[in-house]
Amino acid sequence: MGRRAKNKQDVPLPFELENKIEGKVTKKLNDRLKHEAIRAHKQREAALKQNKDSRRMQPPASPKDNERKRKRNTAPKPNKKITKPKVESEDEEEEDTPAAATILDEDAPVDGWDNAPIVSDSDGGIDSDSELESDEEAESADDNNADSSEEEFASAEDGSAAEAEIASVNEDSESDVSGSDSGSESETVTQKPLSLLSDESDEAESDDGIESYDEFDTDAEEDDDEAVTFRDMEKRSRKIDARRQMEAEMAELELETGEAVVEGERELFELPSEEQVELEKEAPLDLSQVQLRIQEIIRVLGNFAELRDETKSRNQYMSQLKRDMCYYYGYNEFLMDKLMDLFAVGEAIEFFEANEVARPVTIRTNTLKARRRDLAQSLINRGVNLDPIGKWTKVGLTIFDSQVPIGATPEYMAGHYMIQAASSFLPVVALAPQENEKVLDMSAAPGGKTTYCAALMKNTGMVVANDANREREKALVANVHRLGASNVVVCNYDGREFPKVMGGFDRVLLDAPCSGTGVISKDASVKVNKGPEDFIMLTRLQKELILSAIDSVNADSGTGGYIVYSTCSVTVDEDEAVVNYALRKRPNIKLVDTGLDFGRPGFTSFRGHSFHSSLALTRRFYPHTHNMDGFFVAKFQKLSNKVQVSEEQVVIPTGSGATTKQRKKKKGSHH
Ligand SMILES: C[S@@+](CC[C@H](N)C(=O)[O-])C[C@H]1O[C@@H](n2cnc3c(N)ncnc32)[C@H](O)[C@@H]1O
Repeated sequence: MGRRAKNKQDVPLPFELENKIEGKVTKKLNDRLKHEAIRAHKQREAALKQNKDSRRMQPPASPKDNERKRKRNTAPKPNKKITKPKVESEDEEEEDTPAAATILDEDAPVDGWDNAPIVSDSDGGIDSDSELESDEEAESADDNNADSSEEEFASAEDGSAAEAEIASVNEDSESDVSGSDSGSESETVTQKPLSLLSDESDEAESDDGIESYDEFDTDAEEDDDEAVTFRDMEKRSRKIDARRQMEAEMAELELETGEAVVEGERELFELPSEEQVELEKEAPLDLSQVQLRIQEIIRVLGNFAELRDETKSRNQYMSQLKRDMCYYYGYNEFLMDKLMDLFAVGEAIEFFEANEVARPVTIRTNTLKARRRDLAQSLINRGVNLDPIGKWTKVGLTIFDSQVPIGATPEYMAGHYMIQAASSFLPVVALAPQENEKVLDMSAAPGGKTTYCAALMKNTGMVVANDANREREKALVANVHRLGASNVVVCNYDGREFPKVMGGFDRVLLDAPCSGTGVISKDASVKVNKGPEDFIMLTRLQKELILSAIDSVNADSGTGGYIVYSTCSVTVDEDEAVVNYALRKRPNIKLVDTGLDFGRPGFTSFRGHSFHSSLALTRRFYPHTHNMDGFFVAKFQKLSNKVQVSEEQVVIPTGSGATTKQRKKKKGSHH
């Protein structure tokens, strides 16, 4: 029974290919630009020809008419000289030197780093080719456990819990943006933009009969690694035809335009006037026009010196680009600004495009009850098409398609797996809880990470699974039962009350409530729901929670003393800025390696602000580079249970389980 992916694009990317593929995506965009240029050129030629014939019969246009036409003519005019866009950083011209380094102030406004240069980070790639067979060795360590826990599973199952769980299947994935209960998830974003990069629909014939012109580069190269089959032979041949046709068109265009034309009468792309921008607010353009304008602006930004309109600044191009991107992808301006700041322009498009595409469905084998190999075989027998997620996880499977609902198979009911986003494995892998430890999952519902911890700990020790939201805890309890996680204690406190409630943990996971900018493909309402107030409120909560998490850990733990902070958001305010704040407030901690050998290093500087250099140890994950939800992971080690409190320089113990009252007493006795 085959278990290969039908569509390789859906497989989480092998990490060694990250850089390569990033380049390819940019190339795809370039190809599309070229293609659009060809098409536009042909249309212009045809229009010119038609004009020549009709002009004789028409009265000349008045200057007023011309002006009106100029204003309405918002569709971009591609430059006849086709150049490969090389996107430069946004503020390159205006701000060559980065602003002076400053440590982020906790009280500074969350978006108070405007006008600073964009800092792009480098990529960290690893290999990730995967085969089901390859995990056998690694899994053998779990074999005894899986075998022995089989007995347990019959008794652990709670019918009603399983039923409740089926209803909450979707909650299992890392789609929570409501941690703060601020997201109005009912709002939906109706606008569905066309793709600026290639997508499935591009496989279909385009207007001018060129099929998949922006697809073949990537696919052909990837396909070359695989044996040619009858099934894909036809596809390959269509791609070769399309490539030839495009090359012919390119040659034709070069012949037609020639050097003289390029230099002599280059057509400039014109930004819309202020008046026109106002007009467009009343009567928006259609998406295809906006799409073309985005492409044109990117092209100009990529070769600014040559292609710019000299009366316009880079900022003016950027402003129009952001306006168009907001409209095209359906984001509010605040969020668009925040997200665009993370990337160079070309990559920002890749990020926004990736948010329009659903991530692959992934499941985590519950090693308390099953082995991945056996689970895979059972699901394959039910008509599920699956593959291992990648080499970095021995328990994950990607589901490509299934003849049965994946949240209602007998294996699911029996708790052999959790439907869980691949990104949601990462903080637990980083936390690496050990057998017999005392672990706190500070914001745990619906329990994907709690139950993974329990599995890694082989149901020994104790996992305290806390969440402030009682409703969400129903799903947490159901999952704990279904998966047979018998070492889990569920509680319902505001995480900020720890360590008053309980302290002295060996490890603490804070999978913080966040804005959800990493999971926009699952919850598009984030695009319009999140504004400045949400960020102020969320980052304050995150900062308070992270201090509580740190104070709840026992630095003297024989095996642990670690804290993992994670979010499913990619904004620096919620990630590096929170971690940097914790480092400042708690000098008794340091960042350590996450143990995740892929993902991009966190920012050590961002738009003119500097963070502690160890922020490079944190990891960022993006939908467009890792084909998983956007995610952030940081791991701290607590070095001492003593912390110096502000100017008073009073040393108090934290983390050893002492309550606030006890601590106050100890404070008096100067321990
Ligand atoms: C990202 S979700 C957690 C997902 C969970 N770790 C999992 O893997 O299934 C964030 C959680 O934080 C909870 N939360 C929000 N504010 C909280 C607070 N002050 N204390 C504790 N939990 C809180 C929310 O109810 C939400 O369940």
